[in-house]
Amino acid sequence: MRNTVISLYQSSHLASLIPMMQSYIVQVVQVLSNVSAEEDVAFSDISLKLATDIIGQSAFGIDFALTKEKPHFDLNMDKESQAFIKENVYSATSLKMDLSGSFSIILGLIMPFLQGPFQQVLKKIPYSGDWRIDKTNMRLTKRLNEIVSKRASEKKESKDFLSLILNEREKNELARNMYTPDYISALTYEHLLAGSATTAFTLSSAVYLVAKHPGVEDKLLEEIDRFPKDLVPTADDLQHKFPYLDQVIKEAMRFYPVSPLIARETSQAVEIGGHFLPKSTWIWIAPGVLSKDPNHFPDPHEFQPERFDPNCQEEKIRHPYAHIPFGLGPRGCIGQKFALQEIKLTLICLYQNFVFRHSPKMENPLQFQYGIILNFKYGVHLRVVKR
Ligand code: HEM
Repeated sequence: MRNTVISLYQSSHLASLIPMMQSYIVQVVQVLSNVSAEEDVAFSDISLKLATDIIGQSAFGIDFALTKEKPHFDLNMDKESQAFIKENVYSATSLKMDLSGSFSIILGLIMPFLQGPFQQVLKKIPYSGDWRIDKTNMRLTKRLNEIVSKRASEKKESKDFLSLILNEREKNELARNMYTPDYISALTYEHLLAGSATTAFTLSSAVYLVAKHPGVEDKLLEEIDRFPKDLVPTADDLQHKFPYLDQVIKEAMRFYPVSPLIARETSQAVEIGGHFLPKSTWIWIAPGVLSKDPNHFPDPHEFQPERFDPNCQEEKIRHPYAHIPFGLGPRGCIGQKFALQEIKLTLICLYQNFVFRHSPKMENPLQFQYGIILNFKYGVHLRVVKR
């Protein structure tokens, strides 16, 4: 699969996606412009709508049109969009890593070999955690399958994830055998989740953290204001003209890493740190533990973007694998550059127009739900101050 779609995530293609990304970001700015300074905005919901619209357009050639809505889930919001977003969020967050997960997931932590058989039984018991997860996943898969079937019948020539996969399937026997309808369905589902909830979480946590640190906000605004407001940054501008923004994003991802665990399986017996691991051992890497290690990040619980300044001694001597929010190696995140382009464009456009303050209703400290992807327990609620 990686080989089929890798060209989508290379710099030359990503640069061509800037106008599309910017068009959705401008819609968010318009929505936020209509919010009064005393009103709370569910910023984490808006980020998720934005990220879903962008992945919908770039991966599936579909306009979900979620960013056109008002910032809250309310009665005016079209029911289809509301259900779609809720299913998307539920799917991303229902795979829990702690004892609040479904019974089969908890069992999998203790006795992995029993997880599969038990899951098959539990998902048939109405209202059990496994039943709810299964039902939601089936509904979301059904919606995505409808999109896939429609696109397959249209035979549209466009450069997006789905077209590349469907075209590859047309081309040769081998790909036809590999890209079965079930496999395409699973890939589409994975792509939607991987590309929306992660980016949305990172955007929200960056804005939340900047609002909490006025010194960082001042420095960031100074950098962003040096760039003409009437121009859309090019890929080159994004790479070279916003070094402090880079540092803010890296530090936000260190502070709240969205992927709590990265999985690997040993392809042969190996010894790591004095531990002998036989072939086929599962290894779980925890980026969040690495990113709070004071040996790599002094004062790890302080939000200090400057620690990623290339001229800073801490950055110069840090182990290259101490900060791995996108994983690493040949199975590292395929969408890393895509996500960073989207996050940078969004933050630039937002801070050109607004600053944000925490809603008085927000809990302190921030509470999380620990799933396969980290999520906010109650969301990020902000007040929007026009600049
Ligand atoms: C801030 C945003 C994101 C973060 C933090 C993130 C993080 C990750 C991590 C940690 C992995 C596992 C890597 C490993 O095992 O070494 C991963 C895999 C993956 N990500 Fe992302 N991701 C983000 C955005 C995206 C986006 C926007 C897309 C799609 C456009 C995407 C698509 C994928 C896919 C398809 C994989 C599986 C790759 C494979 O197994 O070969 N991700 N991501």
